Amino acid sequence: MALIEVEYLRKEFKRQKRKDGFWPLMKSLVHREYEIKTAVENISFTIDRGEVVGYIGPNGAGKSTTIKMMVGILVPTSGIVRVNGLVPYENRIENARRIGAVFGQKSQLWWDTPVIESLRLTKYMYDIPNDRYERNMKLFNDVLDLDEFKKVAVRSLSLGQRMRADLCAALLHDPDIVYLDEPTIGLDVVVKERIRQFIREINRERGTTVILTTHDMADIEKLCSRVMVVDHGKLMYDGNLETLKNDFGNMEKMEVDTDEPFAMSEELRRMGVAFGLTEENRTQLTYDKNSINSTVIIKWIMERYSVRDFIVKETEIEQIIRDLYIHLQQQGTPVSAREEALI
Ligand SMILES: Nc1ncnc2c1ncn2[C@@H]1O[C@H](COP(=O)(O)OP(=O)(O)OP(=O)(O)O)[C@@H](O)[C@H]1O
Repeated sequence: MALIEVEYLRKEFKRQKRKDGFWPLMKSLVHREYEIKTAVENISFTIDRGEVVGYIGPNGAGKSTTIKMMVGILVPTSGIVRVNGLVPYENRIENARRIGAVFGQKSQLWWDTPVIESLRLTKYMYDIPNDRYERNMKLFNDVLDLDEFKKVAVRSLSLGQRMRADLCAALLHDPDIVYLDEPTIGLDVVVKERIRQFIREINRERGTTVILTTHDMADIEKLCSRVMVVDHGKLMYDGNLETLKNDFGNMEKMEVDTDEPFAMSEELRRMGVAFGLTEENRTQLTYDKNSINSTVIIKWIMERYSVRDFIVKETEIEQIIRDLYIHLQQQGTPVSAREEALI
């Protein structure tokens, strides 16, 4: 049985209609008008134990709303969420014992309390046995380096320190599942890498299932084997990262250093090669790797030029996701890698 089951999940918010202009605004203060915003629209999927899933999409797509329903903070308008066999919003305490959650924008820790005291309170709340607490604290300290700031009040921590403390608190009780809502937002590259390493380790060592929302595509590339993309509340893509790369990462770039300036030829253009930036004798060529092989291009060039160096670059994940978002905006239809999940 899947660890997480979501069927036709829907969440509507009732919100006050916004009015532009002074008089319409004044009128709306007296006669309030409301509209329904569908944040999540009939989403269905399942997640198995031990998966690391990237749940991504543009701003306002419905990611946090879905996560909040899985955590049990929000009650769905309709549909089913079952986590570990429990309906989260009906079994909030039992569900909370089995999950951990980090919301990058908001700390779960006690604001005025030193980190170590906050962690001891977490131990008390979850009734974590001493030996497990000590073992986890040692392990987490090794990767997250908590000693550096454990006596500092949470309110005085830097963003990166706060995130490390939040991650530790979310995982102290050995949850089966951890929900990470933008865990690397605003962090420098070193802290990001440390947090990714930590997530990888808890997934590998303990088989913890990880559901991650992020706008940083390096998080997806470095952590997730499966990607789900939501847009306007709908699940538009659900598949593994490799399939996504194959479907949307077909444009390849080659950079060639030649002794003499390179002139783009009609023949190359006809082969489907586009001519990019040139820096002195360095030339960038772009082509669809499904239509033409890089060896054909390099052979063509070497027959005509003296080549000093060349590299072939795969499309970066950022570009792949950008292309996918553009496709979704233009087509508005799900891109199916797991047909059965996209209803
Ligand atoms: N409590 C609420 N009341 C009214 N509307 C809401 C509420 N929470 C979210 N929304 C609306 O639901 C939609 C989805 O919001 P959500 O926060 O789930 O998006 P998101 O994908 O997490 O976005 P982001 O990447 O910007 O964090 C948005 O249009 C948002 O304005």
